[in-house]
Amino acid sequence: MNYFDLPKIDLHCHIDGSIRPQTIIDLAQQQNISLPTDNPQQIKSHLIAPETCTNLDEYLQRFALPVAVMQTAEAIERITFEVFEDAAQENVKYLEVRFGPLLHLEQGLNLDQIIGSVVKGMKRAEQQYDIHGGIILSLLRHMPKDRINEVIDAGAQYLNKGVVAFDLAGSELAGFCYEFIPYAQYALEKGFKVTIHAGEQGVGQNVFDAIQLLGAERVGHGIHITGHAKAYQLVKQNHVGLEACPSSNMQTKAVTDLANHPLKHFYLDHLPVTINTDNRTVSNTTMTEEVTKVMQQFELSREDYFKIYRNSVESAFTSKEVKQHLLKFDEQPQQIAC
Ligand SMILES: O=c1[nH]cnc2c1ncn2[C@H]1C[C@H](O)[C@@H](CO)O1
Ligand SMILES: [Zn+2]
Repeated sequence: MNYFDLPKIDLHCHIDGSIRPQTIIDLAQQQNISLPTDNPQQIKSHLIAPETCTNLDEYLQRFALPVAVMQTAEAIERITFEVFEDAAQENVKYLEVRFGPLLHLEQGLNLDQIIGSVVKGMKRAEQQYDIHGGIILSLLRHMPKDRINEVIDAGAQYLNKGVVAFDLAGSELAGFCYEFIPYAQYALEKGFKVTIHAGEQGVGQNVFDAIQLLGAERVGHGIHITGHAKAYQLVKQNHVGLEACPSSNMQTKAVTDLANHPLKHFYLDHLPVTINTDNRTVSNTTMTEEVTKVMQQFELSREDYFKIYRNSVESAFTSKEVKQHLLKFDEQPQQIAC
């Protein structure tokens, strides 16, 4: 099977975690930021979460360097464009990127400039390549909450112009959803869709809460609904899109190995599971690699692949027109159900 040629959809991809190593070097030079090395290969190994990574918190340490060079409008626009370019060049037809606007305020940019730069980078790539996209604003759970509504207000100006959804990311503690109810509510009122990183580090109840308390239509990872019957049932009943990110899940030890990833079980039980990268650089991966790994490990056929592709189309935070366009790449076209 030619995995590279398959049309692909990535619904879970962090911009900062997908930066090209050479771009870090270029931007660090331009911005007088000192790097541990100027060798792209060494920078790359510095960015990739190591085999010895034991959990999500260690994985998250890899983001300091990318975030350090993402403090100017030009840098943010360039990096966004390049993430879309890299994806388009491996036949990703639709890409939803996410990033934390509050991480890019260090050199004086305001939230409008930050979000606007991501929109600009994505639009430039959409004009140049056969790819469509959407932008998800991630709020980091460990950061102060006093500016979350400002992020939502700034992002709301870009709804229908690129921005599509609200997300919570970062370290995952049991019961985190309660503190974020008013913010998710505010985002929903403004017209944002909601996806939440939950059930990545052992807590199935967080998935239940993300859906019930925060209005999540999709969940980032969601691995730990296995072993939590109530969360599993709610995902199934509400048809909540599960954004599986196999390589990342192995690095953060959310699963011990690919064979133990619940993705195949979810698929066989008709949960709307999707395949995604999470972080192209930090997880040292591409959509082609994620799809290859999953299809080989679980012995999935082309037909299986396109069922998962259709899950991604259905779960995508995009217009009916774009969904119809994406279904044109489907080898077993079906009536659009969204
Ligand atoms: O898989 C993840 N889980 C939780 N948080 C994550 C993951 N990947 C990246 N992040 C965080 C670190 C980034 O700096 C932030 C915004 O992209 O989101
Ligand atoms: Zn993520």
